[in-house]
Amino acid sequence: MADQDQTDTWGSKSWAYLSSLRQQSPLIQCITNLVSMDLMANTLLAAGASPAMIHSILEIPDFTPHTQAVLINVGTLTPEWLPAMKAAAGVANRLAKPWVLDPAAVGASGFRLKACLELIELKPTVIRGNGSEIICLSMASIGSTKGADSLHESSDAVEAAKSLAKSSGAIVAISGSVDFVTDGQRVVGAHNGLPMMQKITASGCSVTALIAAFVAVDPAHAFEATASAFSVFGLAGEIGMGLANGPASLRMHLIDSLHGLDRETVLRRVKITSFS
Ligand SMILES: Nc1ncnc2c1ncn2[C@@H]1O[C@H](COP(=O)(O)OP(=O)(O)OP(=O)(O)O)[C@@H](O)[C@H]1O
Ligand SMILES: Cc1ncsc1CCO
Ligand SMILES: [Mg+2]
Repeated sequence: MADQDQTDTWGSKSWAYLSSLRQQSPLIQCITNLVSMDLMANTLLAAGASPAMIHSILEIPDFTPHTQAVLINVGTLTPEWLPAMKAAAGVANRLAKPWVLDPAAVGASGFRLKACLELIELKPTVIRGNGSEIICLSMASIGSTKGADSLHESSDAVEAAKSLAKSSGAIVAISGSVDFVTDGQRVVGAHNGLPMMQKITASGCSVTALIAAFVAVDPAHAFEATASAFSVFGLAGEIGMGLANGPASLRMHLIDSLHGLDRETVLRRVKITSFS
């Protein structure tokens, strides 16, 4: 019964976030990798947000102040892009706007790890990675990774996530079979989603952008917004899979399902539980 009550509460919260997002249509600046741009922009649009994939350092002083949140993803990082990422994070901080870091493939090289550690110094509101990425960041060492995909279960990374949350001050979010969210003390897990979502490249990048959009509508409650975004995205995948034949059609049906999600389905099917 307690579990059911908790699920009901999270269902209502998740619906409140999704409907606020649809009403407010926050502008989300995405400085993201070249693989993810299309799926990420379409995910944000389907959810009700307004995406802008604007990354030139020359445009940040004019544009970033008009956004409601910034998403930074290092998946195809080059030295030319890093100053723009730092500038956008700096503007977000100065104007008290939330910004979210996706440390995609952080374990691939020393360059990428150093860049992510420098970005974390700029106080992201949320850091979202897969299990391997969160473990790499928490240990500040490269290697325990297989490119952009995870070698670890999300549950293997919960202690690393708690420690990273405490040292950085960010909410830390781990995607996987259960998506965990922690502020260093509390831990919740979002159970929606399905394994086939790992076969859509940039599905993780896209859920990070959705987290940025949910946090944009309630920056004071980034923990709750992050867990809700995970569940809503996973639920869209579950519904989409009912119509799909494999990863390519799931990609399409996930976006359609996110666009069509209704209150009754969110209240009934969002599943988020406490692990702390
Ligand atoms: N085993 C699983 N069962 C259910 N859902 C999963 C599973 N693994 C991943 N997911 C879901 O798939 C999505 C992407 O998560 P994943 O951990 O694959 O991200 P990622 O490795 O950062 O992906 P990418 O780098 O391609 O963007 C998330 O919404 C997550 O909840
Ligand atoms: C495949 C891939 N390589 C660098 S970024 C990216 C997208 C998923 O993170
Ligand atoms: Mg990723």
